[in-house]
Amino acid sequence: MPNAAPPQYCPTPRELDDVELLAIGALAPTVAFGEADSPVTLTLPPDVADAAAAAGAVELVDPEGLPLARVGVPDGEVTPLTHAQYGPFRRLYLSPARVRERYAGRTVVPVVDALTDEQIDDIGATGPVLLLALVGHGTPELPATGLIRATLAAAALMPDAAVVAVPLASHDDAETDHALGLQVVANYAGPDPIRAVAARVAATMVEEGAPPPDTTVVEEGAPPPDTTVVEEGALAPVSKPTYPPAIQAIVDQERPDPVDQGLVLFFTGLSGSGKSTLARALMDRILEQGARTVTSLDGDVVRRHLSAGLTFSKADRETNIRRIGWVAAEISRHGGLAVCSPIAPFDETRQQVRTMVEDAGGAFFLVHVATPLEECERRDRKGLYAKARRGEIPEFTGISSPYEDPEDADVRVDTTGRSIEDALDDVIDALAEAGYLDLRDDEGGFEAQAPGRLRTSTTDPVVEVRGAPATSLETTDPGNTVVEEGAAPPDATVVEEGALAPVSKPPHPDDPLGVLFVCTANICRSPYMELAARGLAGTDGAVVFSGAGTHGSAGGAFDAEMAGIYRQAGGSDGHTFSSRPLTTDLLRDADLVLTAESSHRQFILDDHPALFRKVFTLGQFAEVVRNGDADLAGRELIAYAAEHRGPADPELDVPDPYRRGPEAARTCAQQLDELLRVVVPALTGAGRIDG
Ligand SMILES: Nc1ncnc2c1ncn2[C@@H]1O[C@H](COP(=O)(O)OS(=O)(=O)O)[C@@H](OP(=O)(O)O)[C@H]1O
Ligand SMILES: Nc1ncnc2c1ncn2[C@@H]1O[C@H](COP(=O)(O)OP(=O)(O)O)[C@@H](O)[C@H]1O
Repeated sequence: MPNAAPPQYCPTPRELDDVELLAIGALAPTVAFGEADSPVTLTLPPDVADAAAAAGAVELVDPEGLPLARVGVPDGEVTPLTHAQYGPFRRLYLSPARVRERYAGRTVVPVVDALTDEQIDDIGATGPVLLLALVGHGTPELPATGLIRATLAAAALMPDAAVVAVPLASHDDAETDHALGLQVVANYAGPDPIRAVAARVAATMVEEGAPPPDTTVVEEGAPPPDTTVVEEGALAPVSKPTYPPAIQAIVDQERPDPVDQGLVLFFTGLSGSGKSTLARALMDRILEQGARTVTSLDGDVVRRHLSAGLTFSKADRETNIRRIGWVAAEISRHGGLAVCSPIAPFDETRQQVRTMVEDAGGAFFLVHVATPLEECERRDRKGLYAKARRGEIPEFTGISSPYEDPEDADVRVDTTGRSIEDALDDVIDALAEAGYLDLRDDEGGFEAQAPGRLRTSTTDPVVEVRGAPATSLETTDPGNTVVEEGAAPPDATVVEEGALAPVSKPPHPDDPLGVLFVCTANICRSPYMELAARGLAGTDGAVVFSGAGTHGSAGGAFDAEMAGIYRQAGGSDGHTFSSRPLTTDLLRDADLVLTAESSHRQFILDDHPALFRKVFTLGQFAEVVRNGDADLAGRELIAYAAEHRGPADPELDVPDPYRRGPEAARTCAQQLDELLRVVVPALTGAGRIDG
């Protein structure tokens, strides 16, 4: 004897539609889920099925948790609890009984697509009609609401037409849908005539699983005496439908050209395969073109925000990817463009994201960055593969956790031995061929610039790249990746400060220049840089030096080894030094951020890509100064460096001496001294030829 409370379960959208159809008697004689040979089924996950079997029922709820119906287990009988009350055009969703009461005597016309001029004329001439919009989840081109709006607009153009909506969703099989369509329409029509619309729509109906043309209705039983029999072929298939202006406007609005459709560009591949690099480069191109907004959902960045706290277990990876998919789908729902670049190792989860996006009306474009494991491991830019091989990172993709190659990728790119631009071209070509985005003739495309030859911005042509409005999770901005990878930015490209930079402050030319040195813990390298720079700048108050650590904690002392070297060289400060973590405020307030390693720079840019023009590695900035124009100083120099920097090559990094002994500390201090002797006088202006 069941006694437990029935479990609650939110079924699939198709099952939710079916439960409504069963509850209102639209599928009669089918009245329950799981009747013999019926496609109307309900699949419960095993744990829910067990609990439902114990309770003798399951309570179906809508996505917001509103209980809609109780379904007996195992008999599948449906007892309505509440009727769905919300949703656009709810008032038009009537039961067959209510329709019989209200609209008896009308010719029933199933509608599964926007009606054309010809169809409207034809149906309108029939006399009083009931347009039965079999909406389900819409057609591939029109969402459910669009189909209802188009049907209402058509009704308004007929002498006497009423509209009723029916939540008949496709069961993914044309024959099944055909049979269900007949069943539903017959229930609504009762003894009244049924009239199918033209062949063009009939063809769509078969594709979409809605009921077939009238010929099949005749098969279903003798039509009542007043049935209008439409001669098959009386309305020839319409190759180019024309719509009345009111419907055309709806169709245009609801069926955006692929170029205006919401789009999710999803890069998948192993760590180090080049997902982030290609994604960033692509976003740069999109922003330069300026036609669209773009939101980045990069794997690493998402894991610091949206998915903070998740592990790399299979379950957590799936959760991570579904979260990315959910956000991306919402972005695409509103016509936006999301660029995602997680590993996403599991095919099933990628498919789920595809479905989420497509259900939201967006297009899903899968890029498989198919760089082989050997190459990713050779690059090992984060040192993670080495750690994984040593067993220090469990469940590492490609080493101790699987990566399932996609079979549904829209384009596959192996970046081995190729330049980023070259690899990117494959993606750009595929996107253009698919009709979503044409970035091929982008005038803002990068031109390779001869390395080492620097020019001043005053003599160069200026291209303003304001960028399309970009949204966060991560906003991005042109230039960033290109520079990292060594390709030069376009000649004297000027990006408007602040247009895309959520944490930039407006320039105050009279303020002292704030230079922030960044390393990991703010106890070895950045304090040394800060103090040594102060020593080099002397009494020049025009530049203020400070420091912070990407993983710094507050209150740490200056490392003894580094402090010893600093004092040996005559340094007298640092006794009261106290470490601090890097914050958004510190970044915002700094005019220039100089990091010890490229990984620190990347850490900052991952969260604040728009700051790319003021965040450099110390070595990278020193290179610009060495190769640049000795006349420039201060903010001018920083602006110049933003336009003319080379890659943040790890070769230029100053490695961490922490706990590596006195020799490592000496080497580190020496390296920092050399770089600071180039950078500090240039910033203060002491290095000017005339100064
Ligand atoms: N165990 C393990 N396996 C794989 N990757 C690991 C792991 N631990 C940390 N990392 C770092 O996390 C980045 C991948 O995160 P993702 O969110 O993209 O992974 S997943 O899609 O959820 O599988 C990945 O970054 P990318 O190199 O950008 O891919 C790694 O830097
Ligand atoms: N053709 C190429 N396309 C993309 N990345 C490349 C290419 N050639 C070399 N690389 C390098 O490979 C690394 C890829 O790293 P990243 O883009 O962070 O990968 P992922 O996001 O997949 O972990 C970068 O250091 C990049 O410079």
